[in-house]
Amino acid sequence: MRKNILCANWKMNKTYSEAQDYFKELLSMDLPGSQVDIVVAVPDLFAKMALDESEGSDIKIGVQNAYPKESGSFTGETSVSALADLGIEYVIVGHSERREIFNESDAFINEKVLAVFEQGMTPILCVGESLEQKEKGETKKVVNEQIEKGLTGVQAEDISQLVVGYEPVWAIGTGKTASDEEAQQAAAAIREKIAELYSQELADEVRIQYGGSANPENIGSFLAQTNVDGGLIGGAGLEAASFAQMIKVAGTHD
Ligand SMILES: O=C(CO)COP(=O)(O)O
Repeated sequence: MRKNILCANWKMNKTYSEAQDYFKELLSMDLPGSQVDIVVAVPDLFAKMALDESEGSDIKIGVQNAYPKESGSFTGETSVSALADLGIEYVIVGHSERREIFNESDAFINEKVLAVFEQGMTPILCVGESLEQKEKGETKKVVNEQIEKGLTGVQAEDISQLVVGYEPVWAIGTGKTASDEEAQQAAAAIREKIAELYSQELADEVRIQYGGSANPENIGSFLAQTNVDGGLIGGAGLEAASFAQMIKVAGTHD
């Protein structure tokens, strides 16, 4: 049985003091931490504070990107090893905003997935089709390709730890969501692909989140899908109260 995993992706939002207030508010709430894994993916600048604030709680801290080298002349980047050393547990990799705005290729995303695993952290590998690809009926083909390229060289022993974020690009920040059935179909295609690359047994352990305009009202119907094991939450994760509501919903779905 897969435990739901809900991750708030703050993207490039909040000041330091707003970030502190968020953790204080979220931690003051009664959250079903034993039923759902809770992650907040913060900008790197807030990572240490977020770890300190959440220490001893059920909240795990993630970041939204990492550079796949231990150290070196990579001006402006943060290394996977520094993040792991700090205590970061999750790294979002291959978010569509990084694929589009920063031209990240599947090959570079694959390097990041490997580096994150190597440092003992968990990658949340994001995949998803554009509107044009959806309209051409290419969703399955696109996500399968992103999964295959993103996971090249990943050892079977690491695969059960993997988290996949299925985020249809057209649903991100638009107020439009995939239907429950579309999310279920895409997640099933992702799981089938992982089974083909590894084994059904390992694929059955991988958690697949839905992301794209998810909110407290609609998250329950995504989580009710057998192949959807959590959510990757943008806008609705920016307020502690709304994220907490979603965590409570996730805690009641298996
Ligand atoms: O990109 C997302 C999370 O990574 C989804 O963002 P929204 O929930 O704001 O659509």
